[in-house]
Amino acid sequence: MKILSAADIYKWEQATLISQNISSVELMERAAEALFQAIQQYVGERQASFVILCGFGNNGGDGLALGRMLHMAGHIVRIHLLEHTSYSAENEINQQRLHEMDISISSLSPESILEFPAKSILIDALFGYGLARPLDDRWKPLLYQINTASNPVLSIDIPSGLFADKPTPIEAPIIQAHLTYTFACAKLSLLFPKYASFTSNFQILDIGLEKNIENTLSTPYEYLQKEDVQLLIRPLQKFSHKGTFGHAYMVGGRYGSIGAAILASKAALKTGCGLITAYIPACGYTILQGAFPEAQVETDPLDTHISMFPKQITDYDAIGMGMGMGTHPDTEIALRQLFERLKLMPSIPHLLFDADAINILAKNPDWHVLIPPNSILTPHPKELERLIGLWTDDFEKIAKVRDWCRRYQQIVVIKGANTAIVLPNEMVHFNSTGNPGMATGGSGDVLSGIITSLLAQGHTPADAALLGVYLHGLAGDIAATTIHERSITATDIIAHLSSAWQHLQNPYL
Ligand SMILES: NC(=O)C1=CN([C@@H]2O[C@H](COP(=O)(O)OP(=O)(O)OC[C@H]3O[C@@H](n4cnc5c(N)ncnc54)[C@H](O)[C@@H]3O)[C@@H](O)[C@H]2O)[C@H](O)CC1
Ligand SMILES: [K+]
Repeated sequence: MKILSAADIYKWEQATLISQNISSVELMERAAEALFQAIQQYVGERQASFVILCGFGNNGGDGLALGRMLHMAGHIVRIHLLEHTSYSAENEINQQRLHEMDISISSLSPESILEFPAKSILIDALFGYGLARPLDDRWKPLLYQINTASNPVLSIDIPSGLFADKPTPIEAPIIQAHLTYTFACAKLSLLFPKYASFTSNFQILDIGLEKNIENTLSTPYEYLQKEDVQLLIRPLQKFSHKGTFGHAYMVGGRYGSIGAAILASKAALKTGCGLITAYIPACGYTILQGAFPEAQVETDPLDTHISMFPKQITDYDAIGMGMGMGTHPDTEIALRQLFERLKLMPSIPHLLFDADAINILAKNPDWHVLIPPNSILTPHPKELERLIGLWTDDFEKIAKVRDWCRRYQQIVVIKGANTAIVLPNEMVHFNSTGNPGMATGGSGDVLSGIITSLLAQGHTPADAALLGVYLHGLAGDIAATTIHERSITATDIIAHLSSAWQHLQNPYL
């Protein structure tokens, strides 16, 4: 699914009005209907009480129409409308509809002192994507009351005060929503860690905007969902043998962190490659063989860390390296020598660089040109910062990574909530699976194993990165259905990879 700017959503909306021959009030009614259905699901069967805070534009119009529907469904509804000199036409029509039904509207101003009945749900319909500039300090008292109330806050389209597609200063007043119902497509700011406290969760509501028109709007940003990754899966062949599914080579571990190599290797095999060979320092031999009998193991001549890469490293289908590897100068030199060797070869295995492999690359910017094109790097934010330097906000971070990926023709997977996969063509795919419970030691090693496995199975690097990130998050989400998020471990993610494959391949789930 595309992630569009506010300007493009507006264009999409306007073109839909023409192509479907409907009025903007009818579209607003559709949006309110979608909201109403979603909120009915949120509250379940019970009668609930709502306080709806409406602005003077169309976001406020959505709130007014929603209030009417909730009232008609038997809920207790209090509607507050910002006093203003002029309202949007659709907003006025919905005020009129409420008057006709004798549903009262209280006035609201930034100075209002509000009382929220206990257990009522607050609906934030103050500002949507029409926000033209950050809200000024005058709005602080009103937003403070909403943000500090113990009531749940549901935002319509976007938490009021937040720009959809450009940086918002976080010192400006912004609604802290528990859940945002956003129309038609995901918005960039709903995906960025910097705004997580305003947007912890969101749901996309389909309001029937015309698909053909969406196809004409171009954007470098995509929201990666099930239907997108399903297209990337390769069917299993009946006459397969273990060689068919590729041989992954997992390079990592040092004295004290052999577990990272075990996790990555197990995850690789559970993702479906036919064979894995782990290359680790000698101290890990017994540990790895004992913990994971399905793995083949090769060891470095040194006991404690990796000091060389064997000649046969290039014989494998894919290499994943860096997990728990350390940044010993011997390892650093070995990596440099590997790059020199790869340069001379006509064809080489696909490569993934994680953790300490990235740290070594970050320390040596002049090696970036030596990284074989189309390799995958999977940094967490700190590793990314070492690789590309500091950024002031998430928008700049994405811009810098896009630039880096184009320049060096690499794929960067920025790990975190809504992991972003940035491709050499500068497309950015934000993942929709995963949960905070996955921020746990070893989770990244598992991701490296999954992606390397997909590379070994013959997926293109871009497909392997997209499918791998989605599968990893999905396995974590399925794990979270039976294991509390606080208790999820990397091993649990591996244990649920099989269910993730099942889920992904089942059209009815
Ligand atoms: N996506 C869709 O297809 C649909 C969206 N709908 C809803 O419409 C809003 C966008 O409505 P719009 O009228 O363009 O803007 P807002 O309601 O967000 O408010 C604009 C209003 O506020 C003024 N303003 C802007 N910034 C400030 C500021 N810093 N301080 C004070 N006032 C400000 C501005 O001048 C306008 O007057 C979208 O989010 C959806 O909720 C449709 O209902 C259905 C289809
Ligand atoms: K809003």
